[in-house]
Amino acid sequence: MTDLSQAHCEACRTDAPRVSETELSELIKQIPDWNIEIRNGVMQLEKIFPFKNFAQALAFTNAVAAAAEAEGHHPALLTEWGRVTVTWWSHKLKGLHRNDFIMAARTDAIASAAPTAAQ
Ligand SMILES: C[C@H](O)[C@H](O)[C@H]1CNC2=NC(N)=NC(=O)C2=N1
Repeated sequence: MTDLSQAHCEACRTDAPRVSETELSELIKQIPDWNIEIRNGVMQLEKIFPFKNFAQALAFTNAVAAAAEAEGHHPALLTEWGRVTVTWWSHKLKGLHRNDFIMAARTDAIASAAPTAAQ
C-alpha cells in the first residue's frame, strides 16, 4: 500500500467521482483518527490537533496551508489558542475525493513533525 501522505493530489474536476463506499472504508483505515462529518449533505474529514499555545497552533496552520498551496487542494482551518481544527473535502464535488485522504494523511505527517501539547 503506497503511503498516502507521500501521494499527490490530482486536479479537482467537477466531473471527478467522489470516493465509493468501498474506497471510503479502505482509505479511512490509513487515517484512523479522522472523523467523517456530514454538513449540509457534504461529507468531510475532520480532526482537532492540540498545541501548547497559539504560536504553535499558528505555525502548524501555516505549514498545512503551504502544503495545500503546493497541492492546489485546500482545507478549512480553524486556528484557536491551543488547537487547530482541520477539515478536508472537495468543494467542486461537494464531497470526498481521494485528494482529501491524501491531504489528511499529509496533515498528520506535518503534525508529527510539529511541537504539540503532547511534547
Ligand atoms: C481553481 C482552483 O484550483 C480550484 O478551485 C481548487 C482550489 N482548491 C480546492 N480545494 C478543495 N478542497 N476543493 C476544491 O474543489 C478546490 N478547488
